[in-house]
Amino acid sequence: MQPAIEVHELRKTFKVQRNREGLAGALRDLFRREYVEVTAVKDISFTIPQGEICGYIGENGAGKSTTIKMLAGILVPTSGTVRVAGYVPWRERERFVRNIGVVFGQRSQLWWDIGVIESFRLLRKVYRVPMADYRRRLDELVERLQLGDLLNRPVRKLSLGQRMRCELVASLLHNPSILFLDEPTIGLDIVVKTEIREFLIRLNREHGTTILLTTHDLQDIEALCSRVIMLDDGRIIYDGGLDELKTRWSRGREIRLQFGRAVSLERLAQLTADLPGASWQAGEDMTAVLRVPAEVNLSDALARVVGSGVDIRDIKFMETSTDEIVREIYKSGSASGAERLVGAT
Ligand SMILES: Nc1ncnc2c1ncn2[C@@H]1O[C@H](COP(=O)(O)OP(=O)(O)OP(=O)(O)O)[C@@H](O)[C@H]1O
Repeated sequence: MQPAIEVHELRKTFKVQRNREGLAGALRDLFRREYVEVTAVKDISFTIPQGEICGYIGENGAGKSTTIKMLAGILVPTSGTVRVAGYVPWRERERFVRNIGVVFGQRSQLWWDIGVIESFRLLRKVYRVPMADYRRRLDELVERLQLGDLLNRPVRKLSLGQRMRCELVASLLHNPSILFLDEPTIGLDIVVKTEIREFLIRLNREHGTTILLTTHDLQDIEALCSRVIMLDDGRIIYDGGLDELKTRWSRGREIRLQFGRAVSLERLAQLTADLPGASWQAGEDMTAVLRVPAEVNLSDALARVVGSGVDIRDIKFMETSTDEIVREIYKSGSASGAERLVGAT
């Protein structure tokens, strides 16, 4: 089976006009423009098999949208090769677009002033979807995303959540095998986010749709993606499973203990003195947090405390969230982190 997406040494450099300072600078700009080059994507390579949901994440300006635009055929790369559904996206445009769906959270593919259903009818013609297929597909999508009474409203009268659900329908009317989503849940409330995530999971399961999605919402990743590609300054700094990312980067696990009687930090530290990297921090109301590195067995650590006779009232295990892990990775510096992370798959 050919992969859904194959990217090899992909690079995109933009030429940006440099604005000189002050009035004199502006005048000089009028006569002789100066340009600087910005390389948004720096020779990245990855392969996504059919049917995978992959999260494409990174900080603002990391190069995510630029990559998606090249994969969708909207931008032509400076160098490197791309194959999506077996096509070179920017070359075989007309045939290619019938295989992909694209949703840019911040931009609409629907016509603003006409009823949603009119946009869908136009898109059917653009993608040359046979009428019977269109009807079947539309019915399924309208039911799944509960769009029934929105179809005749103009897009400008829809809430953001309603519009996003319509955008998804629009991108899927022609039954594409690959879906690109750029910030699909941005600005939505938690109820709509959950609905959209559930819809995407079902779409992937039932139709085998490959999904590549960029997001700043790590709960999207947790809910949807088995794989994460992380970008920093145009380079891939991690490509692998979400679980692996968590274990590798987790600063360890934490156990919060509440005691029935006061106990000194020194005493607690003595109990775990033989565990490398274990540390204690005092909390409020006779609580303390024990932090152990990932390589230390949690039950070993706990056994030392429980077996010591200190009066424990409550024990709570705390897991480091994906948000924290990603923040840690960025903080630790991409250059040094990169060597440790690349090649995780
Ligand atoms: N058309 C363009 N012309 C010039 N520079 C551009 C253009 N598009 C993007 N860039 C630059 O390329 C870099 C990467 O931008 P890109 O939009 O791909 O990042 P991103 O990861 O999608 O960020 P965000 O999360 O903010 O959307 C940025 O420095 C941006 O300013």
